[in-house]
Amino acid sequence: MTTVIKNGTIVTADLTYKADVKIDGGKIVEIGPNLSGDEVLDATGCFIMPGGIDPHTHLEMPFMGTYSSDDFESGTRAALAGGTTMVVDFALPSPGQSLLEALTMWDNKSTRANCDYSFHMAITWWGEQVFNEMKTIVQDKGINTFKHFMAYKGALMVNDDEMFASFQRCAELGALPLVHAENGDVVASLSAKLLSEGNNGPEAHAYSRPAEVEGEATNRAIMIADMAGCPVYIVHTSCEQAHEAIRRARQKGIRAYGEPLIQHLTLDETEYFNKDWDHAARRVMSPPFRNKQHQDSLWAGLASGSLQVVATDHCAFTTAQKRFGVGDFTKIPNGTGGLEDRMPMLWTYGVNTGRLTMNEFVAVTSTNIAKILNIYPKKGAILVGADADLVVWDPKRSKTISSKTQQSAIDYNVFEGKEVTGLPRYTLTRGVVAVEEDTIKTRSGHGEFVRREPVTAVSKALSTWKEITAPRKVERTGIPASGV
Ligand SMILES: NC(=O)NCCC(=O)O
Ligand SMILES: [Zn+2]
Ligand SMILES: [Zn+2]
Repeated sequence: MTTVIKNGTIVTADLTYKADVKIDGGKIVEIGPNLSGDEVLDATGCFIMPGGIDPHTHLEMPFMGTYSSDDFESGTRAALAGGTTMVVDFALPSPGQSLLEALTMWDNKSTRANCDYSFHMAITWWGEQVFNEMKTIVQDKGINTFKHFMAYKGALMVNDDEMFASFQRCAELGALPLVHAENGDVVASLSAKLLSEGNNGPEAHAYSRPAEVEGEATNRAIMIADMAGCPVYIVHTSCEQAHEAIRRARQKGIRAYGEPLIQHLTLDETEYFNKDWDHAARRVMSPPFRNKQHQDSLWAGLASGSLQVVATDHCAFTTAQKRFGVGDFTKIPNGTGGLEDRMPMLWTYGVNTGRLTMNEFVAVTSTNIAKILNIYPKKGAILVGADADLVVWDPKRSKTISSKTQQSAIDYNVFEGKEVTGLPRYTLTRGVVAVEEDTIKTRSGHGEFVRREPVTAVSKALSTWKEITAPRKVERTGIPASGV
């Protein structure tokens, strides 16, 4: 059966034009005027865009003594409801655990996914086994990204020597390291001091993670990657200090990428000063929300290209779970939701305000990350042969965000009450209509794992340059006798 999307305007990362899109077998098979098919979807007044890709989610993640509450079913349903057609989650081995064993656990969780997905593998410890398994992960399992946490001391955190060793391995394998960049030692020390002074509420979470903590770690991660000869991707870039480190590195020709979250772009630190403990705790995440100056910096980075991707870090905990931290902010599970809201919020606060063009919107929600992860143009493109992961975007549809109508399993929404204008009329996952306005027709199990091959153009260029500029022994004749 063929499907044709008619009467719309195609918007990609670099083009805007009127054409119909024909789909067969889950792929785009034709783009042009006056196409016909068995099923017709009307896109009058709408933009046809590549479906969003969210490269940063934590679905059913074991963390801080509990599990994040959205699993692959509710999480990907939320994604599709908001126009996102692919998520990339993190397989997290416990310290000492085999990477392959962790991957099997995540494979089992993802069987109920409603849209396509992939995994990043986390490096939470270091040893010969990890070194060896990284090759299998890349070459056999189709995963070309490894995540490193510089924070969460005593749990997920890795030290500089471990990071350098892992980054060098990434360079050999054509893989991309991802980094959660916060100085975990300083955070641990500031947290202990705040608690000892009786500062135990959710606002102390923000005090314990000032922008300098992130800026220092971002710069360190980039320098370590440069020495290892690999590109680096900094997740949840939240402040000017971290953005500045990325910007400066890029100006020097270093391949560093930055990923602001929709939460950091649109919500600020005043949330933590709310008198309602639950309100503040629900917004506890790392890095914390910042002030308006930091937000302006992030928006400017997206427009100018020094930051490339907008993600969510969707890691949703219920109010009851957040209350584990009453009396001790370090026990509040870190994380917020956003999968359903990323695209409408970014359109509303980005495109509708003139901070982003429509093409920049597509670039930062889909195409740039597809290229970085080496899945373009299968994903992130409207081209013949690409997967028909598409969103028919109605720029006039509005709603007020509310936890009462959301797909996420949790009992609140950090964007509660925000008015958004710009919503999907249809979301298609590999050609199947999963969302038609307010009607959700998702199919659990429809989602497929997306393999990502190693050696992206960037990795190859960097390893070539590293080899050319590698230290070489100077061969000498007539070496004088030892002076002893
Ligand atoms: N970001 C956050 O607070 N929670 C999820 C885990 C992480 O990405 O650090
Ligand atoms: Zn993180
Ligand atoms: Zn995360």
